[in-house]
Amino acid sequence: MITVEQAQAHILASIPVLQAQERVSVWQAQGRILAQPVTAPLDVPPHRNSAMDGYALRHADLASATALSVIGTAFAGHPFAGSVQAGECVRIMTGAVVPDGADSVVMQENVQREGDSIRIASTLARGENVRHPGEDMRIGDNVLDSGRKLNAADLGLIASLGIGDVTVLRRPRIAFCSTGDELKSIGETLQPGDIYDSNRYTLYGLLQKLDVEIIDLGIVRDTPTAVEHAFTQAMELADMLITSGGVSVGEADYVTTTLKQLGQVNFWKIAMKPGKPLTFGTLGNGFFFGLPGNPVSVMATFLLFVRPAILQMRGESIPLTPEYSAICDTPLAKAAGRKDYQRGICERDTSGQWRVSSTGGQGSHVLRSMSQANCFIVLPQEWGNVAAGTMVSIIPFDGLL
Ligand SMILES: Nc1nc2c(c(=O)[nH]1)N[C@H]1C(S)=C(S)[C@@H](COP(=O)(O)OP(=O)(O)OC[C@H]3O[C@@H](n4cnc5c(N)ncnc54)[C@H](O)[C@@H]3O)O[C@H]1N2
Ligand code: MOO
Repeated sequence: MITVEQAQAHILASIPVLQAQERVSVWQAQGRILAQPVTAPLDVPPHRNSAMDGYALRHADLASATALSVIGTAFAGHPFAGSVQAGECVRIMTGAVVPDGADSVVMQENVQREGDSIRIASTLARGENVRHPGEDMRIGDNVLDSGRKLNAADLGLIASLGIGDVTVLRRPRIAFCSTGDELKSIGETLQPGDIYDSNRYTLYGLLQKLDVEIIDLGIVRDTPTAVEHAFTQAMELADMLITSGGVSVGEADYVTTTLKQLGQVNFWKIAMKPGKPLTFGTLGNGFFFGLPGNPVSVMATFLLFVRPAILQMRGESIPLTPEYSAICDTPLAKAAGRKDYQRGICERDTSGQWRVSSTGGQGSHVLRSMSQANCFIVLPQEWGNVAAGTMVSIIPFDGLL
């Protein structure tokens, strides 16, 4: 058995960033990775404009003139056509073009208006409240580099340049299925020995968080032919296949044997609990993860190995989730030999210190423990039982599930 760290290092060393590119509308670009840089085709703002509602004037006039006559109005989108001469000003709104001749804007709160003239009741610096072309971005600027993960601010930035679509990396295509003769779909009646398939729903939710193309291959029966068929479909359609179940040593566990025939097994079995029989390999031009069937094992192995692999594939730079130190408030049962990912409930106390307690029973079939938990409690391979008060590591689930 290899360690969790060895498995993670092996996976990240094996998985390349997908190079395929596509054009998408800015509306669809949130969270996508830029494949071509964005260069400014124009200045933003494109024109000199006012930062305030007020009056555009010539600063030199303030030394001599006691009153300035208002000769017109400039609205945003409706510039004033003329120019401002000595002793004149223009009523101006925020965002409107500052008219020729004017060099400063006084805000209206600092002005006394009497008919068609104004008196200025405060001091004003030359150039005050005037925003210049290109203050935000200059024509020709390299505004966003390729490799950048686009966020909401970036979408607005791109739109402000008048650019409607961008070149991004194609999203990974991820196929997934559940394997097992005991599995029934929702709506079917359970016969003795049957259970409802839950892993596909869990995996679907986890994949949705990663912004990938999801290909559901359904429930696959425990026969070599059915498993082979699913693998062949995945090779045609997807960059990665994720299965759950059938990777242990049982007589109906065909997943690893099929992978050996159609692809390659890179490793099988990790010294972790839950998730020991995780299988990783290659399949055609893509990758394969065989997750153990137990519902908690599915989630643990997905979060620790599949998620980082997909993040790396889609071009993200920090695929692994951070761990934090926490005081463990409950005793934990543990056997030495495997690294444990127990389910915990964590919070920060008033001093900012993380504290964590166990959700209780830790069987890898108890999916409710994952639903109740908000973190994994990470216990090193060599540790035995943990006394209350021990410092442990935690991985909060924020944003992961
Ligand atoms: N003799 C040994 N037996 C087992 C070992 C071992 O080392 N030696 N390892 C155990 C561990 S650890 C795990 S984890 C499981 C994993 O086994 P499989 O990956 O082959 O999974 P299955 O046997 O197919 O299923 C395990 C368990 O999970 C339930 N299951 C499966 N699929 C689903 C699904 N889609 N939705 C809900 N529940 C599912 C299944 O009914 C089983 O109860 O092997 C141990 N055995
Ligand atoms: O490793 Mo298994 O996942 O304990 O249940």
